[in-house]
Amino acid sequence: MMSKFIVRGGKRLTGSVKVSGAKNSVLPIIAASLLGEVGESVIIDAPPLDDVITISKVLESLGAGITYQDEVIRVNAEHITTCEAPYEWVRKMRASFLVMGPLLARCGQTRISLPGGCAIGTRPIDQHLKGFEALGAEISLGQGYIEAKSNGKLRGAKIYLDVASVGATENIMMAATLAEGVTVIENAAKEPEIVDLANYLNAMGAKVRGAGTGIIRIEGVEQLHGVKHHVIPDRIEAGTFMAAAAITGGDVYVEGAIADHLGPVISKMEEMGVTILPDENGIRVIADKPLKSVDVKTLPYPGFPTDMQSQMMALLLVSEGTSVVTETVFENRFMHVDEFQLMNAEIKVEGRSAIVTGGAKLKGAKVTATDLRAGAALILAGLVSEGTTEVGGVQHIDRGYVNLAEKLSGLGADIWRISTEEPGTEKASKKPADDAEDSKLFNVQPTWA
Ligand SMILES: CC(=O)N[C@H]1[C@@H](OP(=O)(O)OP(=O)(O)OC[C@H]2O[C@@H](n3ccc(=O)[nH]c3=O)[C@H](O)[C@@H]2O)O[C@H](CO)[C@@H](O)[C@@H]1O
Ligand SMILES: C=C(OP(=O)(O)O)C(=O)O
Repeated sequence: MMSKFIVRGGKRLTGSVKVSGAKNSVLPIIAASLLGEVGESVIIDAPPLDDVITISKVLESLGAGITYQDEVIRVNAEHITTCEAPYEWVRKMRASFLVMGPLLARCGQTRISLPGGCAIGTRPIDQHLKGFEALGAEISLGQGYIEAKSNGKLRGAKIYLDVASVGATENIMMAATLAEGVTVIENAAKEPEIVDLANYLNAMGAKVRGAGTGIIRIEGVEQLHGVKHHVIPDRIEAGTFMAAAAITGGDVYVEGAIADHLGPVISKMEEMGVTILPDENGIRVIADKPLKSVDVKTLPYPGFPTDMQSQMMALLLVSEGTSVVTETVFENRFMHVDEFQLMNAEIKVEGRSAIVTGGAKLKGAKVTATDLRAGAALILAGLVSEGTTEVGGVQHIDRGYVNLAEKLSGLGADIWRISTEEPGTEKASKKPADDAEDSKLFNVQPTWA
């Protein structure tokens, strides 16, 4: 069954919205649970996302016990039956590749399908493999699979990452927890999700120091055990709601947003003239004057996040003046530009930069989410477009946003979701905000729950 989001522009957003647990934390944390040889792990604030289902299916296929209820995931990895991760699930999502480090550490060998995922760039895995090799694994590639074998335990090593890759840092960190001796990762990624993963591993009995800085030191231990852990709030989902408030001239409290994780997003919005009031439970965003254009350049953390680039571009479409948006993290992350243009936006792409002429009078159109954040950005643009916007490619949005239409309509947006048997044949087209009973239809609940 296909779905679409329908957005009618023109509503000012007000009220409070709660941020879910971070997709990019929960995925490596679920993968890391494979390292728990004793006891069960309880992962709290796990968002009910399609990506979470996918990685859970990978764990299930490896023989681990995994259940989901009320945003709590329980993983029992005491008995793993295979160390091969199948194509069927890994191809669906790049983050499935994060089981490679834990499996290699736990089993001494692993075979895993090459990862799939959003088409935002070529996304090589050379840095992951370089790390595993440095830890003593032999890597071979063939027929869409990668095999890694270690002769006995992995051995601690110094690894310099050529790019501060989030996934490579996580994969190597997980593999190193059970290695003999000390591993040092240099030029490590510093994202808050790396810190969350390190905290989880340490609670399991690992010895990881320095996460959140460019140098991470991991002293290998004999065994890890299951623990209880709360996932951090999703800074990108939070940033998306902040952008929704800003673009609609709204006043929204983003509950659970951690200002410390959103430094560059807050600074850029302030530069645009948005008032940002963080407190210990969230961030209030007030937009009471026209937005001013700003230049934005994506960078690894603590720079401006690439996962907020398209949402920021949506704001710049309607800001006063011209902006330059430069994408330095992924080489193909401007696919939303063509879709924005269908909505009457004025943007010119030159290499890694997009020049946005602000002040566009956006018009509703039929557009397609080409990746997860592009989808969110199109919805943001739809919120201020004249007429109705239909956003297809909803499967991308479901990977990373929990009940997006519901959360936005809770703030007063005119947005709902429809299911269609075939493109063009709408079936259920009531607005979720119309009554509480209907809203249940729009819950993205894992089918395996
Ligand atoms: C599940 C998850 O956490 N996904 C996030 C993670 O993805 P992911 O972990 O895949 O992103 P990376 O940090 O690895 O990628 C950053 C850059 O490094 C390059 N690279 C990466 C690995 C490698 O072995 N070789 C290499 O050249 C990539 O092609 C890319 O240009 O970080 C990205 C950058 O913040 C975010 O956009 C994603 O939302
Ligand atoms: C690119 C993203 O995710 P992934 O790495 O899982 O494709 C994202 O969250 O925007």
